[in-house]
Amino acid sequence: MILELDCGNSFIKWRVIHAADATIVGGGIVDSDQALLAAVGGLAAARLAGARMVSVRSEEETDALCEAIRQAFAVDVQVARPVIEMAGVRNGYEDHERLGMDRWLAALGAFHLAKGACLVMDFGTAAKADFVAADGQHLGGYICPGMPLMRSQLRTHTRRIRYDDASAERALSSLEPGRSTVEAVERGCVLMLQGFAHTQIDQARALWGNEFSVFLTGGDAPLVQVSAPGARVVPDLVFVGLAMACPLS
Ligand SMILES: Nc1ncnc2c1ncn2[C@@H]1O[C@H](COP(=O)(O)OP(=O)(O)OP(=O)(O)O)[C@@H](O)[C@H]1O
Ligand SMILES: CC(C)(CO)[C@@H](O)C(=O)NCCC(=O)O
Ligand SMILES: [K+]
Repeated sequence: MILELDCGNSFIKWRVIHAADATIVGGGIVDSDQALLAAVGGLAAARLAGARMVSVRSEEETDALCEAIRQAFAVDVQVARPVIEMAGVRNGYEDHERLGMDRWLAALGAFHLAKGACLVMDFGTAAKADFVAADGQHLGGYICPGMPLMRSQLRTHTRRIRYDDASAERALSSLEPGRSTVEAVERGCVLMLQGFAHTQIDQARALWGNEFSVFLTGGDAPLVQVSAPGARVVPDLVFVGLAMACPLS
């Protein structure tokens, strides 16, 4: 079995797959290295043959987590590294090492699935969009605050915006103009994300007409689905790219 890890800015997404056919044994989302070791240990510890990881954390944090996994489960961790070109996709950054690995792997995964021009949008801690042309050229993309960052900026920098997570969730039952603080903020931030998605799709249309695929991923992808009709929601898109970048057998 193979352990796959996507270390984001706020959460670690993990799953364990069978090496032979990539069927999923189990997985989850945790918010600390300790919670990850406990969760994986409960599932598959003794039977791991390998591990692969993508991380947007610092080199030190990434190394520490790899070492902890090595100690706990006696497996080497293959970490995805920046490259200029892979699987027919060419990195569009001036300095290819600066492109976030989560964005790069999502782009690889999307181009592999689309076999043509694609727009990839990832709604996590940050919201990201990346453009890959039909010939595999990555054109670059956009980064802006995602739902958690927009919300926390408002909470942090105002005196009178205060509410709890449960009321935040209730507030999103509709997107009508908010009639309480929590509704006004939560719905306002969702509309920002939807506006971001619309603008990216307009841009893709200007570049490619109707000849492109749209992919949505990240924890908050469901919030923008209505703004991207026809988009493929692929929650494990980064893992698709990770398997391409770090083949283990
Ligand atoms: N089961 C879940 N666990 C954690 N977050 C979730 C879940 N479902 C939806 N979310 C939402 O997803 C968002 C986090 O998305 P994601 O896990 O993709 O972030 P991340 O990988 O830490 O961020 P980034 O990819 O920008 O580094 C949060 O706003 C959170 O509320
Ligand atoms: C933008 C984030 C933080 C999103 O996770 C990540 O992709 C990252 O750290 N990127 C490096 C900066 C860049 O992609 O230009
Ligand atoms: K990330």
